[in-house]
Amino acid sequence: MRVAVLGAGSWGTVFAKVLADSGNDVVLWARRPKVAQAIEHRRRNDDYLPGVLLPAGIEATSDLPRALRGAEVVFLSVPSQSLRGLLRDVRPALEPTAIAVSLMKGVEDGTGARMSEVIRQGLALPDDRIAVVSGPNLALEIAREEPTAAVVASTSLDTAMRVASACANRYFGTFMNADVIGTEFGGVLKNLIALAVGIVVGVGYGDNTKASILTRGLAEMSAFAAAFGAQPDTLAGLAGMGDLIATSESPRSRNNRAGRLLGQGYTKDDVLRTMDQVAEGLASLEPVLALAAAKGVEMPICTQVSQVIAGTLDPRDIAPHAAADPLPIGE
Ligand SMILES: NC(=O)c1ccc[n+]([C@@H]2O[C@H](COP(=O)([O-])OP(=O)(O)OC[C@H]3O[C@@H](n4cnc5c(N)ncnc54)[C@H](O)[C@@H]3O)[C@@H](O)[C@H]2O)c1
Ligand SMILES: O=P(O)(O)OC[C@H](O)CO
Repeated sequence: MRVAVLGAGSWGTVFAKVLADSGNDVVLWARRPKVAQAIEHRRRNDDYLPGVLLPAGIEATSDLPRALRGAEVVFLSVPSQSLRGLLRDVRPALEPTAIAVSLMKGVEDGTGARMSEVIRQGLALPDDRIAVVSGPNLALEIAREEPTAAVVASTSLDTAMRVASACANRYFGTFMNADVIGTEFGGVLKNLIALAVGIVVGVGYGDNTKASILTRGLAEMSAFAAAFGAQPDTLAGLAGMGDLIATSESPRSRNNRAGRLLGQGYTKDDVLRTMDQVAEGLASLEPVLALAAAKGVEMPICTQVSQVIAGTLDPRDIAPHAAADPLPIGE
């Protein structure tokens, strides 16, 4: 099948490899021509994936209409805050029956929209032509073909099956569900809890604190997602607990690293200056808290992360319960 991946950062590039290794005819679109040339001619994307040799046969281009020509499935992998702008250019060149798939894990600042919602609006597509992929998927480990699993969600199980089949191979196992809301929110919320885990590690606290934040964080993720219509089971799966463990435990995670720096006393601006890749949690935190407030959902851990970033809470005081309310509550 002819497929396009838009966005040649770490995940877009590795996902293009996954798709090529699954037998597809893959074109990868990079915003910068020099990145496209390095991928096409040297099979490398050194800025994002040093030391990784990509499979022969991935076509790379910075010409968006060329990338979209003939593509039956289009995978989107840019920072969440850039998606809406990119879709304006995608829409006129999209094939009339193409399926669009989000690989992203953020919500849009200002609207709180999930990426599948931004795609539905930006491309005027029906829900049955939209899917999302999520799970414990650290790009560099997948580039090394270390086995992992992901979940593909769409309201149409036919679409989920088509997308999941297109990206399944020996090292990348795909599962399916129809819970787009839970699958997307799992990917968004685990980044926020990974920031909190990073903060306590940065402070120097040990495994009890980490485990308490992880466990209560998962409860917080599940309550939030359920309030927006997700199936609670989804948050116990790959896109919830699975990704929470991977992101919170991995020194390779950008969100975890951002959290560790915050825990060591650096400001958000300091952290952003050190990062040359996106840490989605930093942009999604306030929109998620606004969504939670609108639904009356309490998010004590995410609220404390926001307070650490605002400088109103000492990172050493972050706790798995609301700092202002130490009274016992039901688990
Ligand atoms: N890296 C991972 O391990 C991983 C795994 C799963 C999901 N994701 C998600 O995938 C998404 C992309 O992450 P990434 O890791 O590839 O980020 P990245 O920072 O490595 O790369 C982002 C890419 O988008 C490009 N870009 C930035 N603004 C753009 C714009 N306005 N228009 C077009 N392109 C633009 C950048 O040039 C870069 O190539 C994020 O939502 C992330 O949470 C990442
Ligand atoms: O590096 P992070 O923190 O963006 O995490 C990457 C993936 O989402 C892990 O599944």
